[in-house]
Amino acid sequence: MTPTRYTQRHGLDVAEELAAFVEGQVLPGTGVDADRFWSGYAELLTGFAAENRALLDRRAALQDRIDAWHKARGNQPWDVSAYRAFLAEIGYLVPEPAPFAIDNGRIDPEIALVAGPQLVVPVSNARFALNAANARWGSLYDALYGSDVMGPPPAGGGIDPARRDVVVARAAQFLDETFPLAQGSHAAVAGYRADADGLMATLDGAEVPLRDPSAFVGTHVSGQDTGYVLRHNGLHVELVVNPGHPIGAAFLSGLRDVVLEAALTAIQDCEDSVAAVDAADKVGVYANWLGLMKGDLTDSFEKNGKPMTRRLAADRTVTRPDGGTITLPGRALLLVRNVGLLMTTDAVRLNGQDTPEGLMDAMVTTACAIHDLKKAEGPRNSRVGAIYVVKPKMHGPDEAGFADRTFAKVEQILGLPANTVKLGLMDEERRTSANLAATIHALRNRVFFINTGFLDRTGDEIHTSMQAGAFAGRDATRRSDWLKAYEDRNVLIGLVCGLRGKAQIGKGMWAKPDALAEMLQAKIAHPRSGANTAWVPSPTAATLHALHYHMVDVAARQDELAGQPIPDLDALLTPALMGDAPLPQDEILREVDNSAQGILGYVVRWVDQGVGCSKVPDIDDVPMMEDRATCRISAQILANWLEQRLITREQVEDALRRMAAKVDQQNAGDPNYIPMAPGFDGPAFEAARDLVLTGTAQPSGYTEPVLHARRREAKALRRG
Ligand SMILES: CC(=O)SCCNC(=O)CCNC(=O)[C@H](O)C(C)(C)COP(=O)(O)OP(=O)(O)OC[C@H]1O[C@@H](n2cnc3c(N)ncnc32)[C@H](O)[C@@H]1OP(=O)(O)O
Ligand SMILES: O=CC(=O)O
Ligand SMILES: [Mg+2]
Repeated sequence: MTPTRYTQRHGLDVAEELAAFVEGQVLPGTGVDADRFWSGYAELLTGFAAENRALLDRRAALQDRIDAWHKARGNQPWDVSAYRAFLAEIGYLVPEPAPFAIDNGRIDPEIALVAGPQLVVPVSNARFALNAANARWGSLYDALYGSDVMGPPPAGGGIDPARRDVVVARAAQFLDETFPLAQGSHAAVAGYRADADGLMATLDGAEVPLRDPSAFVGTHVSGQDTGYVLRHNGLHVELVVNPGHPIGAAFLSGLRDVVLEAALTAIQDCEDSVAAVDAADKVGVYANWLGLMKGDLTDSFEKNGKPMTRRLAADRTVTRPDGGTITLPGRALLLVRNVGLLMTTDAVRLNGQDTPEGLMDAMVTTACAIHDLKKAEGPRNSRVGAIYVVKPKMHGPDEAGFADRTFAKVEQILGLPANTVKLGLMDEERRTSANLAATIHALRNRVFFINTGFLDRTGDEIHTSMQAGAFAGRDATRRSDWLKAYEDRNVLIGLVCGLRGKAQIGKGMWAKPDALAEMLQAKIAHPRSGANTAWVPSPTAATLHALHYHMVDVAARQDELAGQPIPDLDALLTPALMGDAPLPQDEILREVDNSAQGILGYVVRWVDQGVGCSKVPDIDDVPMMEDRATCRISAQILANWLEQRLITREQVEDALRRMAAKVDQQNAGDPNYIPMAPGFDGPAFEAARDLVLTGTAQPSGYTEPVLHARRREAKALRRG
């Protein structure tokens, strides 16, 4: 790692590459000059850095009290009333606010009004980040053909006609369910045509309209394609007709694709899916976000042996039956996830000290987004002039209030109207879930979503109750009553706080990126639960998950749920301990191996290659999305079992070594891969060890301190 070289700005030591990036690329065109930016940044740090530190100290102090309480109770039976009283006494639980409704100003319809998938992507990867932005529209034919939904995915090569036919039949079934014809099936259509009276399908020599003709929006012509655009539950679907296309030519209708409006929103992630540990990494992350906000980001790479350049998709012009035109966005509405409160950065130093990374993200990502607000031509990200920042890992209302004031200050520094920055509240730490209404209240003028990040939330569940006993295993912990209470409370509290029609109530990630048939079965539960968005790991998953929002009318579902009693805190606060039914030893050891493999498979790419999100096979060889939150769970469950003497340190060390050898084999085809065996002494292996063996002592069980330190070490070694 190249040592950071600094330049002075208004009392700050700023890494040279960051200063050059901000002054050379971010600020020109924003109306904010460098003096204003850096003097404001210095004021922000002077005013907020100490409070940031104090909030972290408060987390630690509460955790100490909770640990001590559990230890003092020893083997007494679980007493939730006593526990609640104790949590209230120490200020972990705060009083409920008086009834209120959020008042978050102007919000884009993709968030406030239309229910649909939310894609998440590491913004550090320009190729993926552009793909995510363009995943607003996704080919249903491709998603069905290329995934496991219609049976094992194809090996590659040309089109298999038998598979093509089942894909086309499945898409026709979707059309029949969503846009039925007045009679007959889309599968039997011999041609589509639109005129002033709407869309007509030819069936058995006669012309048949849609059962609901108002679903037809208009026609979108592109090259040789004629697209008939329909709308249902606020989501658009395009029937793409082109009889000259190899697929279109195979069917009388000439239908060559059914394209769905898919990722309505996409989170460009600076947090748990990226590995950014120094000024150079952070500039890389910010540069991609800046390119997305300016609209000029491109990436050139080779795909299937051919060079290609990816750029942001254009909007779609649709001609209505009356001859008028409308524009449909070509890109997902982009949100940016900043980092949380925990980490400091040496990219900006004050009085010789590193400063909160979250404050740097707040300043820089907001400044980048001014380009979108000021855009005079070309598609804009937010059509209402908002900036959407997702704020992760906040613990309760005080931290949310801190975030609210931070962004108020950032707005003032950057000359933005108050509450231009809208905040997405990740409900992913236990103190937030337990005080959700109060936390939303603290953000009531800018909250645009409350999302259950159940992965971090599971990690925090284990860490908070580390001393209560042994948890019932990684998966069992996620199937427990606390989790149901958490998910249900999030929706119902969101509705009570007036999020309907103004903000998203969101659900978490589908973490098996290749198991999309299973996702299609399972993830309909999210819209059914009243959530108007839920996370998906890829554009293909977004296209398939979009089907669920045609099957469920979320607004109607929210109406049904409004007024239902909110599950009380008892279930939420009761940890899922093994208690009197310990797992058999062989299952314990299998889960130790599984967690060790997940940690190592993830960490080795993070530390040695700077890859923040990976597909890692689990012990059954099912590829899993691993990011810092899933890593937190695996590390915390092992730390908890060690702490509770369910397993020994020797067993952990043994599992780590055996699994490291296995992970080495799994990565044998990667020319950049550095094996962990047989030495087991490189920074990646050491990181995995640290995460488990020091897991109890890590703040809230977070993985960042260990990962950052070991990645910096790996970078330094490489330099040597
Ligand atoms: C708990 C949490 O915080 S969850 C939020 C954080 N997690 C995420 O953001 C997960 C995002 N997803 C990903 O990073 C990836 O999908 C992974 C790491 C899970 C799998 O990556 P890979 O193994 O490279 O995927 P795979 O080989 O199946 O697919 C790659 C293709 O899909 C695209 N793709 C995959 N995921 C995404 C995505 N999230 N956004 C956009 N495009 C994507 C790639 O661009 C690539 O297509 P291309 O060749 O046309 O560029
Ligand atoms: O950020 C999402 C989570 O599940 O954690
Ligand atoms: Mg998270």
